[in-house]
Amino acid sequence: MHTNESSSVQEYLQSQIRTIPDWPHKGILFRDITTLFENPEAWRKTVDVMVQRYEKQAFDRIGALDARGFLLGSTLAYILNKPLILFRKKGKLPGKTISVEYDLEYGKAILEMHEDTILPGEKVLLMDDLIATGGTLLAADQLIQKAGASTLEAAAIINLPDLKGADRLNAAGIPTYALCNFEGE
Ligand SMILES: O=P(O)(O)OC[C@H]1O[C@H](OP(=O)(O)OP(=O)(O)O)[C@H](O)[C@@H]1O
Ligand SMILES: Nc1ncnc2[nH]cnc12
Repeated sequence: MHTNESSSVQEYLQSQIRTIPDWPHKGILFRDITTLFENPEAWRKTVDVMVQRYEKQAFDRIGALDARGFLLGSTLAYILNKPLILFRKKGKLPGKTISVEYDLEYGKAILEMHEDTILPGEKVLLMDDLIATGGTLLAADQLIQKAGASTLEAAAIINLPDLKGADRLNAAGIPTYALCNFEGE
Protein backbone atom coordinates (compact mmCIF):
# COMPACT_ATOMS: atom_id res chain seq x y z
CA MET A 1 0.00 0.00 0.00
CA HIS A 2 1.38 3.32 -1.06
CA THR A 3 0.70 6.09 1.44
CA ASN A 4 2.57 9.36 1.26
CA GLU A 5 0.06 11.69 2.82
CA SER A 6 1.25 13.68 5.81
CA SER A 7 -0.15 12.19 8.98
CA SER A 8 -2.04 15.42 9.67
CA VAL A 9 -4.05 15.13 6.41
CA GLN A 10 -4.71 11.46 7.10
CA GLU A 11 -5.76 12.14 10.66
CA TYR A 12 -8.00 15.02 9.61
CA LEU A 13 -9.81 12.99 6.92
CA GLN A 14 -10.04 10.00 9.23
CA SER A 15 -11.63 12.18 11.89
CA GLN A 16 -14.32 13.25 9.41
CA ILE A 17 -15.41 9.67 8.59
CA ARG A 18 -18.02 8.19 10.89
CA THR A 19 -17.87 4.60 12.13
CA ILE A 20 -21.15 2.72 12.64
CA PRO A 21 -20.72 -0.60 14.46
CA ASP A 22 -22.72 -3.71 13.50
CA TRP A 23 -23.95 -2.37 10.15
CA PRO A 24 -25.08 -3.85 7.79
CA HIS A 25 -24.33 -7.00 9.85
CA LYS A 26 -23.19 -7.75 13.38
CA GLY A 27 -19.41 -7.54 13.67
CA ILE A 28 -18.92 -5.09 10.77
CA LEU A 29 -17.49 -1.66 11.59
CA PHE A 30 -19.03 0.39 8.80
CA ARG A 31 -16.84 3.34 7.72
CA ASP A 32 -19.41 5.89 6.65
CA ILE A 33 -18.19 8.52 4.16
CA THR A 34 -21.48 10.44 4.08
CA THR A 35 -20.00 12.60 6.85
CA LEU A 36 -17.04 13.42 4.57
CA PHE A 37 -19.40 14.59 1.82
CA GLU A 38 -21.32 16.74 4.30
CA ASN A 39 -18.15 18.66 5.11
CA PRO A 40 -17.05 20.75 2.08
CA GLU A 41 -13.56 21.36 3.50
CA ALA A 42 -12.95 17.64 4.03
CA TRP A 43 -14.38 16.66 0.64
CA ARG A 44 -12.31 19.32 -1.14
CA LYS A 45 -9.19 18.08 0.66
CA THR A 46 -9.99 14.49 -0.39
CA VAL A 47 -10.39 15.53 -4.03
CA ASP A 48 -7.35 17.86 -3.98
CA VAL A 49 -5.02 15.14 -2.70
CA MET A 50 -6.21 12.75 -5.41
CA VAL A 51 -5.86 15.43 -8.11
CA GLN A 52 -2.29 16.19 -6.99
CA ARG A 53 -1.42 12.52 -7.17
CA TYR A 54 -2.86 11.82 -10.63
CA GLU A 55 -2.71 15.08 -12.60
CA LYS A 56 0.82 14.40 -13.91
CA GLN A 57 0.38 10.67 -14.51
CA ALA A 58 -0.32 9.17 -17.93
CA PHE A 59 -3.53 7.17 -18.24
CA ASP A 60 -6.55 6.97 -20.56
CA ARG A 61 -9.69 6.54 -18.46
CA ILE A 62 -11.02 6.69 -14.93
CA GLY A 63 -12.98 3.61 -13.91
CA ALA A 64 -15.42 4.22 -11.06
CA LEU A 65 -16.92 1.45 -8.91
CA ASP A 66 -20.65 1.16 -8.15
CA ALA A 67 -21.89 2.98 -6.17
CA ARG A 68 -19.85 4.99 -3.69
CA GLY A 69 -16.85 4.96 -6.05
CA PHE A 70 -18.90 6.96 -8.58
CA LEU A 71 -18.67 10.07 -6.39
CA LEU A 72 -14.88 10.29 -6.29
CA GLY A 73 -14.41 8.87 -9.79
CA SER A 74 -16.75 11.33 -11.49
CA THR A 75 -15.27 14.31 -9.64
CA LEU A 76 -11.74 13.32 -10.68
CA ALA A 77 -12.82 12.62 -14.27
CA TYR A 78 -14.28 16.13 -14.50
CA ILE A 79 -11.22 17.85 -13.01
CA LEU A 80 -8.63 15.79 -14.92
CA ASN A 81 -10.70 15.86 -18.13
CA LYS A 82 -10.67 12.08 -18.57
CA PRO A 83 -13.37 9.76 -19.92
CA LEU A 84 -15.30 8.15 -17.06
CA ILE A 85 -16.28 4.50 -17.30
CA LEU A 86 -18.65 2.73 -14.92
CA PHE A 87 -18.24 -0.66 -13.28
CA ARG A 88 -21.74 -1.59 -12.19
CA LYS A 89 -23.47 -4.31 -10.28
CA LYS A 90 -25.39 -6.84 -12.39
CA GLY A 91 -28.31 -5.68 -14.47
CA LYS A 92 -27.75 -1.91 -14.42
CA LEU A 93 -25.90 -1.27 -17.69
CA PRO A 94 -28.07 -1.04 -20.82
CA GLY A 95 -25.52 -2.04 -23.48
CA LYS A 96 -23.75 -5.34 -24.13
CA THR A 97 -21.70 -6.20 -21.04
CA ILE A 98 -18.94 -8.48 -19.80
CA SER A 99 -19.19 -9.65 -16.21
CA VAL A 100 -17.31 -11.30 -13.35
CA GLU A 101 -18.44 -12.71 -9.98
CA TYR A 102 -16.62 -11.54 -6.85
CA ASP A 103 -16.71 -11.80 -3.04
CA LEU A 104 -17.48 -8.90 -0.70
CA GLU A 105 -16.66 -8.48 3.00
CA TYR A 106 -20.32 -9.37 3.55
CA GLY A 107 -21.60 -11.28 0.54
CA LYS A 108 -21.18 -12.03 -3.17
CA ALA A 109 -21.93 -9.91 -6.23
CA ILE A 110 -21.48 -9.69 -10.00
CA LEU A 111 -19.67 -6.73 -11.55
CA GLU A 112 -20.29 -5.62 -15.14
CA MET A 113 -18.75 -3.29 -17.69
CA HIS A 114 -19.88 -2.29 -21.19
CA GLU A 115 -17.83 -4.48 -23.52
CA ASP A 116 -16.78 -1.57 -25.77
CA THR A 117 -15.98 0.95 -23.02
CA ILE A 118 -12.17 0.39 -23.02
CA LEU A 119 -9.82 -0.01 -25.97
CA PRO A 120 -7.05 -2.64 -25.98
CA GLY A 121 -3.77 -1.28 -24.65
CA GLU A 122 -5.35 1.50 -22.58
CA LYS A 123 -4.48 2.27 -18.96
CA VAL A 124 -7.31 2.74 -16.48
CA LEU A 125 -7.15 4.46 -13.09
CA LEU A 126 -9.63 2.70 -10.80
CA MET A 127 -11.41 4.67 -8.07
CA ASP A 128 -13.52 3.41 -5.20
CA ASP A 129 -14.36 4.70 -1.75
CA LEU A 130 -12.86 1.80 0.19
CA ILE A 131 -10.61 -1.25 -0.06
CA ALA A 132 -11.76 -4.09 2.23
CA THR A 133 -10.98 -7.58 0.86
CA GLY A 134 -10.01 -6.03 -2.48
CA GLY A 135 -12.53 -8.29 -4.27
CA THR A 136 -14.37 -5.46 -6.01
CA LEU A 137 -11.26 -3.79 -7.39
CA LEU A 138 -9.81 -7.17 -8.41
CA ALA A 139 -13.04 -7.88 -10.31
CA ALA A 140 -12.78 -4.52 -12.07
CA ASP A 141 -9.17 -5.30 -12.99
CA GLN A 142 -10.28 -8.65 -14.43
CA LEU A 143 -12.80 -6.87 -16.67
CA ILE A 144 -10.10 -4.40 -17.75
CA GLN A 145 -7.80 -7.31 -18.60
CA LYS A 146 -10.59 -9.03 -20.58
CA ALA A 147 -10.70 -5.86 -22.69
CA GLY A 148 -6.95 -6.17 -23.34
CA ALA A 149 -6.18 -3.12 -21.20
CA SER A 150 -4.46 -2.65 -17.81
CA THR A 151 -4.90 -0.91 -14.47
CA LEU A 152 -2.63 2.02 -13.62
CA GLU A 153 -3.50 1.97 -9.92
CA ALA A 154 -6.46 1.30 -7.63
CA ALA A 155 -7.19 4.39 -5.53
CA ALA A 156 -9.55 4.71 -2.58
CA ILE A 157 -10.33 7.05 0.26
CA ILE A 158 -10.13 4.29 2.89
CA ASN A 159 -8.07 1.11 3.24
CA LEU A 160 -8.93 -1.54 5.84
CA PRO A 161 -5.45 -3.12 6.30
CA ASP A 162 -6.72 -5.96 8.53
CA LEU A 163 -8.68 -7.37 5.58
CA LYS A 164 -5.52 -7.45 3.44
CA GLY A 165 -7.24 -6.27 0.25
CA ALA A 166 -4.39 -3.96 -0.69
CA ASP A 167 -1.93 -6.86 -0.24
CA ARG A 168 -4.12 -9.03 -2.51
CA LEU A 169 -4.24 -6.31 -5.15
CA ASN A 170 -0.49 -5.69 -4.96
CA ALA A 171 0.17 -9.45 -5.26
CA ALA A 172 -1.95 -9.40 -8.44
CA GLY A 173 0.29 -6.64 -9.83
CA ILE A 174 -2.11 -3.77 -9.10
CA PRO A 175 -0.57 -0.82 -7.23
CA THR A 176 -2.86 0.67 -4.57
CA TYR A 177 -3.24 4.07 -2.96
CA ALA A 178 -5.48 5.17 -0.11
CA LEU A 179 -5.81 8.40 1.83
CA CYS A 180 -6.29 6.76 5.22
CA ASN A 181 -6.11 3.41 6.96
CA PHE A 182 -8.69 2.21 9.47
CA GLU A 183 -7.34 -0.53 11.72
CA GLY A 184 -9.70 -2.95 13.47
CA GLU A 185 -11.64 -3.52 10.20
O1 LIG B 1 -12.68 -4.53 -1.03
P1 LIG B 1 -14.04 -5.19 -1.05
O2 LIG B 1 -14.13 -6.31 -0.05
O3 LIG B 1 -14.46 -5.59 -2.40
O4 LIG B 1 -15.07 -4.14 -0.50
C1 LIG B 1 -15.11 -2.80 -0.89
C2 LIG B 1 -16.35 -2.50 -1.66
O5 LIG B 1 -17.49 -2.72 -0.83
C3 LIG B 1 -18.31 -1.55 -0.84
O6 LIG B 1 -19.22 -1.60 -1.87
P2 LIG B 1 -20.68 -2.19 -1.79
O7 LIG B 1 -20.73 -3.38 -2.67
O8 LIG B 1 -21.08 -2.34 -0.37
O9 LIG B 1 -21.51 -1.13 -2.56
P3 LIG B 1 -22.01 0.38 -2.50
O10 LIG B 1 -20.84 1.24 -2.89
O11 LIG B 1 -23.04 0.32 -3.55
O12 LIG B 1 -22.52 0.70 -1.14
C4 LIG B 1 -17.33 -0.44 -1.09
O13 LIG B 1 -17.97 0.70 -1.61
C5 LIG B 1 -16.36 -1.04 -2.06
O14 LIG B 1 -16.82 -0.96 -3.39
N1 LIG C 1 -16.30 -1.93 6.72
C1 LIG C 1 -16.80 -1.28 5.68
N2 LIG C 1 -17.22 -0.01 5.82
C2 LIG C 1 -17.74 0.65 4.75
N3 LIG C 1 -17.88 0.12 3.54
C3 LIG C 1 -17.46 -1.14 3.36
N4 LIG C 1 -17.44 -1.93 2.29
C4 LIG C 1 -16.92 -3.11 2.64
N5 LIG C 1 -16.59 -3.13 3.93
C5 LIG C 1 -16.92 -1.90 4.42
